Amino acid sequence: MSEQHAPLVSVRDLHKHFTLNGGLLRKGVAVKAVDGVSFDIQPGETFGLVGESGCGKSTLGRAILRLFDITSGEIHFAGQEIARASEKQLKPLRKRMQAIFQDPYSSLNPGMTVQQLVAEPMQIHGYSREEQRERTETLLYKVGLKQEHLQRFPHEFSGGQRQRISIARALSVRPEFVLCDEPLSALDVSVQAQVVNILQDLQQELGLTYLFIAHDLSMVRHISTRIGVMYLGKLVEVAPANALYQHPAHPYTRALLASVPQPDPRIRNLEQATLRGEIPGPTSVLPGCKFCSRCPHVMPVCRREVPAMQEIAPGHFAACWLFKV
Ligand SMILES: Nc1ncnc2c1ncn2[C@@H]1O[C@H](COP(=O)(O)OP(=O)(O)OP(=O)(O)O)[C@@H](O)[C@H]1O
Repeated sequence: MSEQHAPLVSVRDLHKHFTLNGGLLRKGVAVKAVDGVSFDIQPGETFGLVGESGCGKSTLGRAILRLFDITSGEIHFAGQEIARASEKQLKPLRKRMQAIFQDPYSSLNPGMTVQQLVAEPMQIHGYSREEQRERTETLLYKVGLKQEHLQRFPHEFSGGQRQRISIARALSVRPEFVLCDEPLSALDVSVQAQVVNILQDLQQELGLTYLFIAHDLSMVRHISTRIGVMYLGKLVEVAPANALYQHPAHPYTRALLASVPQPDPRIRNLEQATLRGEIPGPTSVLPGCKFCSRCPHVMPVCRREVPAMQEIAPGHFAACWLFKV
């Protein structure tokens, strides 16, 4: 799935299963949050990752950052295999991979000032006091906050301002790769565009690479270079952003698009009925395509075998028996 450059992030057959401990009937049962995902992220691009709540987007993003141990598979970052790297081996890479999360209310320590919050990652990674001070001021300016905000605490800011603080904090240690895990979802629509503009401006200026997670396609449309659509732990379609909107291939992608408000009512009605039917639970071990219980095009093979990802047009991949050649 790679294009012209060596990818910055490369994931192969990644699995992250959580073993449930609670309840007699569920004890020892595995939730396959990420169930065999492979894709690349090119330097400088924004890879949008979408799918309904619970499909495994956050788990995939956090697995790439190695915020926990994975079950199996490979993760390469800047050419280095990190899937099995120890915390000591990961330390020099940590500052190159940062994250911005959905809820800046809970991800910012309420007892720290803005200055302390932005400087803390630099302190951990051994920046001098002078560098910390200078860089904190520069970053605050870049995200549209002022010198006078430095000594204030998170509760004194609006949601959008708090997300700006999170961005400054994430960028303080000069990362190359930033996981943006639903950074807009907790914000008012009017503020979302401002945060997107800041992220895009900083990407241009600093050559950043983003993995941008959102639960619906409308949010990632304008920011993404390519988009991956995830369903119950698997990627079902990956395509350049425009191609995904203009020629969605997988019935699940078509259904997701149909649920995005469209100016043209004929487009909205296209596959609206698709997202009926039972969603298999995250611990389901049924064979075949996981979407078959909701798919309007289901065929006998779909219930027996998992379809592999296929290139159906240049750079456009789908995992669906409809496109099997
Ligand atoms: N620590 C955990 N222990 C057990 N199950 C978990 C754990 N973390 C996530 N899961 C399960 O893994 C699946 C994927 O969750 P995940 O949060 O990655 O999905 P998501 O697509 O990011 O959803 P959302 O948009 O709601 O955040 C879900 O079924 C979830 O309940």
